[in-house]
Amino acid sequence: MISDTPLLDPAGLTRLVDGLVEHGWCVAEGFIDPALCRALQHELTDLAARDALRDAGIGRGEAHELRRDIRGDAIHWLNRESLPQRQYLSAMNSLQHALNIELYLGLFEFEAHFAHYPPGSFYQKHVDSFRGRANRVVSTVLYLNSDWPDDGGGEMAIFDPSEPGHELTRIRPEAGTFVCFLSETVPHEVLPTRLPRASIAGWFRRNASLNGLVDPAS
Ligand SMILES: O=C(O)CCC(=O)C(=O)O
Ligand SMILES: [Fe+2]
Repeated sequence: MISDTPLLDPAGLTRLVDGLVEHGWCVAEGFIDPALCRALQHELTDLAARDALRDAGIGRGEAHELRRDIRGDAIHWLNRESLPQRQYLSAMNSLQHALNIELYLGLFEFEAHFAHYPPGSFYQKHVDSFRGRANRVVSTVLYLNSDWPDDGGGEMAIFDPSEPGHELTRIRPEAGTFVCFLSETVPHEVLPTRLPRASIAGWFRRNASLNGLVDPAS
C-alpha cells in the first residue's frame, strides 16, 4: 500500500538542496518511500513485458541517433498514467519549489523517463546539458533496485567538474537512493551493469528558446 503522503521529508529536502549548492551534486539514500519505489519498479517491469520501452538514443530533435556504444538503456517517458508516477512527479514538484526558493533557478518543467539497463550495458561519461543551451538545469536519478549486491556493477560515477578525469564518488543503484546534480557541469557515467538495472532519470528545465523556437521537451 502506498501512503497518500510519502513525498519528501523537509529535513531531507533541505540537506539535498544544501548539498547541491555546496558541491553541485548530492546523494540521498532512502529519499523516496520504499513502497513507492517498489510500485515504480513493478511498473517498469510491466512496461518491459508489454514491449513499451524504446532503445534510448543521444542528441535531441534531428540530431537524435541510436549509439549502443555510448548508451545501452531502454526508456519510457513518464506521462502521469499511473498513481505511482503521479506520486513521484508530485515529490519532484516539491523539490522544484525548494530549488526555486533556495536557488532562484526559475525551473518551470520536469521531464523524466524510466530506464532499464540490461546486463552488460552502460552509459559513457557525459554531461546532460550543453553549455549555452540552458535547457536542462538540474538532473535527478532515482534507483529502483532492491538489495543490489556489491558485485552488481552499474554504479554511477561522478567526476569533478573542474577536473573531469578525477572521479569523486561511485553510487550504488540501490532502491530509494536519489541523486541530483547540475546538468551543465557535472560529468557522470553509468558503469557496466552485471544485473538488470532500473531507474528513473529526470531533469528540471528552464525555458530555452533558440532563435525564437521553443526547445521541445523531448
Ligand atoms: O542511471 C544513472 O545512474 C544515470 C543516467 C544518466 O546519466 C542519464 O540518463 O543521463
Ligand atoms: Fe546523464
